[in-house]
Amino acid sequence: MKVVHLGPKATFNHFTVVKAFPNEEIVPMMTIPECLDAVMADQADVAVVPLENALEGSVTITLDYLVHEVKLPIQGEINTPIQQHFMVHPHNRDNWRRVSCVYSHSHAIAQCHKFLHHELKGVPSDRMTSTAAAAQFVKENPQLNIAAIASELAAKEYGLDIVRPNIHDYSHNTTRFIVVSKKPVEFPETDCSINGKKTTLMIELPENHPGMLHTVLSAFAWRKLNLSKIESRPMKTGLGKYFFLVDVEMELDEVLIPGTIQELEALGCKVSILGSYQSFSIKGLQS
Ligand SMILES: O=C(O)C(=O)C[C@]1(C(=O)O)C=C[C@@H](O)C=C1
Repeated sequence: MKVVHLGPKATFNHFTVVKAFPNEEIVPMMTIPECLDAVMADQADVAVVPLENALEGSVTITLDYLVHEVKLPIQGEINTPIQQHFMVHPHNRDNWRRVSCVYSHSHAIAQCHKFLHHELKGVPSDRMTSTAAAAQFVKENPQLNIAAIASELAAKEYGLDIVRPNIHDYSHNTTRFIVVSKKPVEFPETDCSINGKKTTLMIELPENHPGMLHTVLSAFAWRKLNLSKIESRPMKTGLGKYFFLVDVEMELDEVLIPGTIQELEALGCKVSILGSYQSFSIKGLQS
């Protein structure tokens, strides 16, 4: 099985794939859309991409690309603990407080806002395609006094020195990665722990119905269906037009979820199932 992920080597995404699919062919891609396109075009069997971070929220490119560009079902999710470190080229180790720019993935920069604000006030940060791409860039430019925010694995892989470990704003930093594939995916026995099952629904509301969101939520509430997430995203068809993504904490069954969908459709909503899947968590930390 060929599994693609946001690369290069030593992203959090790469670490997640190695933990979840240790015996498969693992191939890095430059961007999240490239990962999803590869599965769509049958150049890969599975893509594992980030969907949501506990500190910074949704990875909107993943969400939007799945809804608007490719129709690929979610076959699983993996929650990975995230520890962000501040690293420089060994040449610049003693000079790190005078770096001219900090590079990382936009989500990683946002997860370390307090550190950047308090300790490197006025130093610009610039986004890269991933944390590991930032680490690689710092390694390739020892003549520049610049830094990367990335994982311990990335520091090892690209020969950088961690000068400030654990700079993420809150300790419970976790990213939720989704596993998408045209076919059901078998998860091998690994050291990932098994959480519950989930079903993700996309709901478009009919226009101009006062109280419609309340009515939609009550279809879940009276069936006692637990929701772990609700998020609105623009339809991209005009200002004020949104769809809702809802995570239900149970597997797609034959009664409760189909009954909810029927009720919502009778109210004029459009509902699609983005996936019904097992959730896993990676137990070990990175080193
Ligand atoms: O850049 C990486 O290392 C990634 O795996 C991507 C990503 C993300 O898209 O949110 C994943 C986990 C971290 O939250 C930071 C970045």
